Amino acid sequence: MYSATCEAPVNMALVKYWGKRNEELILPINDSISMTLDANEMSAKTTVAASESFKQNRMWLNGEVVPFEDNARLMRCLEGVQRLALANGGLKFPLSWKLHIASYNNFPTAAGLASSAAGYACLVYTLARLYEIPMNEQLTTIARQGSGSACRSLHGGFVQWHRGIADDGSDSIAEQLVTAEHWPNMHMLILVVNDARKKTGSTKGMQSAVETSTLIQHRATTIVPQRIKELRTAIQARDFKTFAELTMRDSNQLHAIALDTYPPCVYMNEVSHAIVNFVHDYNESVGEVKAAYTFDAGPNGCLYVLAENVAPLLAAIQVAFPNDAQQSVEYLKGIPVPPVELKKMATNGIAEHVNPKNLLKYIIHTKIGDGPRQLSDEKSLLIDGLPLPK
Ligand SMILES: Nc1ncnc2c1ncn2[C@@H]1O[C@H](COP(=O)(O)OP(=O)(O)OP(=O)(O)O)[C@@H](O)[C@H]1O
Ligand SMILES: C[C@@](O)(CCOP(=O)(O)OP(=O)(O)O)CC(=O)O
Repeated sequence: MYSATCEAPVNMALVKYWGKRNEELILPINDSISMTLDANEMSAKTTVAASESFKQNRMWLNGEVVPFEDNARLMRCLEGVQRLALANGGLKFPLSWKLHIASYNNFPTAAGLASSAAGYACLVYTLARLYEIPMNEQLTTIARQGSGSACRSLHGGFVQWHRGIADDGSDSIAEQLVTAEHWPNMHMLILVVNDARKKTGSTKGMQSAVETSTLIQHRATTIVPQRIKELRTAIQARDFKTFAELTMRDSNQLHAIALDTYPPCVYMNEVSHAIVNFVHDYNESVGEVKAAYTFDAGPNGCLYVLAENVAPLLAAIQVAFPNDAQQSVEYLKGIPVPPVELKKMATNGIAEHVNPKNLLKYIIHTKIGDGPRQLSDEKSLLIDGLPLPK
């Protein structure tokens, strides 16, 4: 038996991917830019094993059996990597050997927290390790066919997914703009409003948008190209103010397009809007842009903030969004400061509006991170080809 185990990070888009020009190959109508998040806080971990004795391809996600052969996206990723392996030559074992795959996300799946991005990036990366294919841009075109945003999770730091113009998608690749070391103090607070499965997934939501929104083509052809240029410059210059404004505007535009879809797709809720108001009030009261929000296809707010501003921002959040659990480690995941210290921090006059209690489920603190990596065999999720007991 041969096997490989890897972990891959989540990424959070700053200029959003929303809309496809080819559903099957997952080719987008516009470029997007994301930041890869630290895999220590949120990641997918996958083991792929190949053996002559396996009767069929099998997969387990978070311990549950998931369909394999009739999952078109999964099969495309597998076939894509196997084609590359064949072209590379020197196979250790025949491609006809069946695979057992176990994957586990250490954060909620299908909740608008980009589990599909980490999941498919991890799958493709692990398959590549198993078949001994070095990291290359073609792998990003394969991960893209699992879930569009997954191609960006194959790199660390800030990443641009180029829409490409070729009909076969060969130039629709993800490119690393800068490594995580370029802006290491870029952190994020994720305000989780709801981590249940969402009503309209991204795939369906963006498909309806392309079919019915009268604004989406203007965004793709006119707004995004300019925004991408400006954001690249802001990232290069570590210009947080410009970075923040572009990010917030792009999130707002994604949700404007979701509302312009007919019938409308509503991803943000009242709590999300309370988060938006909080961030604008906060930036105004400190007299500087210190936080930027972005929302994917769900109600959870992701706030970009520099490391030195995390504690004061969090202290203000604790005041504006009071919570019965706000002293607990379950509520504050990965927070660098003890909650009592936050309590002591002066927040007088900052974002004075106090929301009703318990609007947030929990808060995750994370930061910019690197791309996928291979783990040692002891970290395998399979024993004798079967998942570890829960
Ligand atoms: N670790 C994984 N390995 C393989 N596939 C995964 C993994 N995690 C999630 N997926 C796939 O992604 C699907 C969830 O994708 P979906 O787009 O609905 O949610 P999300 O990625 O959490 O949210 P969003 O993309 O809007 O941020 C799962 O049902 C599963 O098919
Ligand atoms: C709102 C987004 O997170 C949309 C992500 O969409 P997916 O990559 O999940 O969609 P599919 O390609 O259909 O699988 C914005 C983004 O990540 O750029």
